[in-house]
Amino acid sequence: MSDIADLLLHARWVVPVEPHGTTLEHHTVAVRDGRILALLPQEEARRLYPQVQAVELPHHVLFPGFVNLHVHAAMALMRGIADDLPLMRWLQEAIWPTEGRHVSPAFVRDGTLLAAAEMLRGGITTCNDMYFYPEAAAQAFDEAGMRAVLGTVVLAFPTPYASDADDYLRKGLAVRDQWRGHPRIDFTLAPHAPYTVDDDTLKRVAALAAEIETPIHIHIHETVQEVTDSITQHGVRPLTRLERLGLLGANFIGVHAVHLDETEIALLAHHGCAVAHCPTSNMKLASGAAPAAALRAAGVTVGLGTDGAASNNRMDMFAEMRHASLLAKVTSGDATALPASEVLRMATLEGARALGMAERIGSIEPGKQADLCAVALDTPETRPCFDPVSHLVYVAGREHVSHVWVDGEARLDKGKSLLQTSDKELLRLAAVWQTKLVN
Ligand SMILES: CSC[C@H]1O[C@@H](n2cnc3c(O)ncnc32)[C@H](O)[C@@H]1O
Ligand SMILES: [Zn+2]
Repeated sequence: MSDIADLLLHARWVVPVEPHGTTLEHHTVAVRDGRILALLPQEEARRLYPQVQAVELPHHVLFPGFVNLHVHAAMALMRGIADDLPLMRWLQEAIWPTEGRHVSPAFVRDGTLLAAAEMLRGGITTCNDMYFYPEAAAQAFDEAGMRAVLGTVVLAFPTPYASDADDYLRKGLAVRDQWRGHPRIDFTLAPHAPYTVDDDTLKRVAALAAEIETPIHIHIHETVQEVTDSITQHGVRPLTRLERLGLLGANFIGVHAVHLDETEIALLAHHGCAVAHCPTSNMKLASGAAPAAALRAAGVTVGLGTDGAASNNRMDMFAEMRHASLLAKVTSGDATALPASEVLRMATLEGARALGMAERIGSIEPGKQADLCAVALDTPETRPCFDPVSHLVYVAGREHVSHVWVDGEARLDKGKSLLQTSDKELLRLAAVWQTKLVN
């Protein structure tokens, strides 16, 4: 990489996330060819690079873009369609029938465009998606200029997308082949959950993931019923079954992981697994509270996810950070549980680590992609500000996001969307699908 910057971001505060607990004042992030070239004091940057295009962020905190470790992006089109139900009633009575009637490549493309716009505006630069028709999702994320990791989904039952395990895997792997080498699109293997995928298929997923060196993205231990049903049907709890089938390893991302005993926390740590903690979805579906602080204490990588807009109903990492911290405090009775600096790390670098992408994204370090977010702290409700990290978690919301960059390219500038798809077009798409879904 040349040492001449092509973009300078001069910020009041920079929170690089690594080293942990650092907040720099009046620093500059220098960008070259979409990557972070240097993080240095502003005076020095202005002297070293006098002619370079610069963005002034005088009241802003600049930090790495969020990594949303679990989302079903296209479900943006089902936001609010089935509220106030527990997981299995929500899935069986509302969501799966609606998906069966409406999900198509067009649905996924349009829903993912809507979701990508929402996520980027809220400072999310990478997401780990799990949904049908990943080829349509890949097109939408590419069009939006967002970094995305797409699941090769597998279910034991047929859907309009695929007929059986072979079909799901064949279709997902073909899409992966088509997008191989794309700088912003990556793939996981995504068996939906232990209760929707049989043993033979799970074994195949484990072998395939090892062969093609891909993360495994799966919902686990979300509800008490999931655990008790597994004991009835398989004689063991889901995680024991997954361990026996060879799924647990450093490439394993277990989503939710709400109902875990101490042995299971140790098991996840032993295998180097990661967890996608989705506090808002878990609260809304009354699934419970995942032991996020205990998992972290045991050495498990814990990132944060929004889940889909039909169970949250936002894709908002500010809300996830705040809920993660507050939920950890209320469930432990310990106000020191999951402080602001830790949840910010979970929302950025830990998510990147779970995806095996910590060498590329998740912190502001030279050589990493310039995926960045700036939050303006110059409004009455954000003043005074003694600690910008505390403000990111306990005060600010996505309405305070002013700038977002992916690979050093602006996607949001002073609050204005620079996306290829206009807001007018996004609103039109949402209206078209709203009409279809109610008929
Ligand atoms: C195979 S595509 C993903 C599949 O998962 C469903 N889903 C959405 N949120 C959840 C959740 O919290 N737990 C389990 N399953 C969920 C989604 O509707 C798709 O059918
Ligand atoms: Zn989910």
